[in-house]
Amino acid sequence: MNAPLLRTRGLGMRFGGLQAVADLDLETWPGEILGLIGPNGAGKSTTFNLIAGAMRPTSGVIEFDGHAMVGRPTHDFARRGIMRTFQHNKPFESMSLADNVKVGMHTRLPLSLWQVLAAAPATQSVEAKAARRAEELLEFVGLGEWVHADVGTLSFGQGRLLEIARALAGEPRLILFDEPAAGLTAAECERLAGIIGRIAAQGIAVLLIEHDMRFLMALAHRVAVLNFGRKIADGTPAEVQAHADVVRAYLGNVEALSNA
Ligand SMILES: Nc1ncnc2c1ncn2[C@@H]1O[C@H](COP(=O)(O)OP(=O)(O)OP(=O)(O)O)[C@@H](O)[C@H]1O
Repeated sequence: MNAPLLRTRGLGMRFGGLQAVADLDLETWPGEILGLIGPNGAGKSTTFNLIAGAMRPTSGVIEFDGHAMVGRPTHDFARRGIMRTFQHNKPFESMSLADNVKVGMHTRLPLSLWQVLAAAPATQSVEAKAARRAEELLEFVGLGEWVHADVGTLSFGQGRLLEIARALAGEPRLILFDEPAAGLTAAECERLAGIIGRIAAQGIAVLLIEHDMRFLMALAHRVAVLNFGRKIADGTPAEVQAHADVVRAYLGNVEALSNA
């Protein structure tokens, strides 16, 4: 098999006396959907923060496309193609959908400040391209009809789709979804699953935290399970659901695992 796109080795994060993530080895490949599950407080969000470069680990290694990432500034993680979506989307309310998506391109636009200020010809062609790309991405997530609408007019579920279009605007190679199905209707969840599947089919690696087990188990190619910061299982959805340590970790909340 080819080298993984993302590889962590011995990744650890300590908050004072609390070891939130411990000795974590994770790998993801292009086009793969890797689910990350675990009981509350298991360390999933902290793992995302480390991989997105929002927090610096207290131990271990993160390699992305062969580059050592620990210690680099957060924007370097985005520039190399690690993007994330958040549980609570924060769009720019008074801007159109297209402009919101264009903001997501800022890590990629090859413009210097003076070009923008001088409205040089180069700026206009880059602008036109950015506008076309924003439309494409909005169509991809099913918001093609609302390209010029104000974000304030969107429903909650549509806001979630806009957040995905914005993340895609940064041309991710790895995209981190933090509970993308939370608060969505069944129909919206189905649409979202289709979108995430198509993102992976383009060769983008997907890392997915999701409490909705049915959603996650149907979508993930592989699932890693955390408990008290440590990985206790890593395998296909069927393998992890049958894993004795996983069942034990979810004791008291067995229905959360068995509703998959
Ligand atoms: N900034 C922080 N400072 C101190 N402790 C933290 C911090 N962030 C997380 N923790 C602690 O680290 C542990 C792991 O938290 P984390 O949010 O990563 O878990 P999680 O698996 O995402 O949980 P949930 O499913 O409830 O969102 C928890 O005990 C949490 O209280």
